[in-house]
Amino acid sequence: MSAAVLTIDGPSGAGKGTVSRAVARLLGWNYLDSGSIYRSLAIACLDAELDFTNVEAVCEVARNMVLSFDCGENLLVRLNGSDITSRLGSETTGNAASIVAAYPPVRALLLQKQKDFRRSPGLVADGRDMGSVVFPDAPFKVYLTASAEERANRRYKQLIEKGIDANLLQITREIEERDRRDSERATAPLIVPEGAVTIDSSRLSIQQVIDAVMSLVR
Ligand SMILES: Nc1ncnc2c1ncn2[C@@H]1O[C@H](COP(=O)(O)OP(=O)(O)OP(=O)(O)O)[C@@H](O)[C@H]1O
Ligand SMILES: Nc1ccn([C@@H]2O[C@H](COP(=O)(O)O)[C@@H](O)[C@H]2O)c(=O)n1
Repeated sequence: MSAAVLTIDGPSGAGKGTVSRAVARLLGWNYLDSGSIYRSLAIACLDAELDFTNVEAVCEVARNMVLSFDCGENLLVRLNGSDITSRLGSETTGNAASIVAAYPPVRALLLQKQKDFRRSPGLVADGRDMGSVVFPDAPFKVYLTASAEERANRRYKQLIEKGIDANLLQITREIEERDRRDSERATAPLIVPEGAVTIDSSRLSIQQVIDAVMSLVR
């Protein structure tokens, strides 16, 4: 029998990563941050100075990249042997990831890599199509969302706390643009997966969201 899966899908900044990591720790399950796979591909393409509109060139990079993930307490990602962890979180990387993620052959190439994370005793998988495409048979599915304004505020605060200069208006525009791209693409768009429970975290604390998700699984 395959291991249990809890999928947490939703738009950028909804709190998926924060909540997924905490819930995986509480349950003692594995954790898949699927966005970091698309982000790693984006970094590989940026480093190769690829033309992002050249789908075949992007696929070639996806086919050849060697990724190693340690999704433990602190995420550690190696791309072709180099530690790229510190580069994963930037807005440039996130926006580039959403461009390459829109290409159907790219998604097909990265599908099995994500399925391979399903291991005993269970998996918490965070992304955009975890409950709809990658693990449609997951027994537990959450769609975690929040208003674009609240998500932009969170991202702004996160960058300022890291000492990174940020512009709230620009972040809001980028979040809205990413929402549009992720929701309107033809393949594996961001949707509320069938059977998912929707949680709007706009007015909930991180702990309240964790409790709500834990009560679903328990
Ligand atoms: N309920 C909440 N209330 C306040 N802040 C929150 C809440 N949930 C998450 N945050 C904060 O919002 C920021 C973004 O959260 P997180 O990175 O988990 O979002 P995400 O959905 O995984 O985003 P992405 O898809 O872009 O990776 C973090 O600084 C996190 O601490
Ligand atoms: N299952 C997924 C996960 C991510 N993406 C794309 O990657 C971008 C970055 O994801 P983050 O969760 O790390 O912000 C995201 O905007 C999506 O375009 C995806 O398509 N499917």
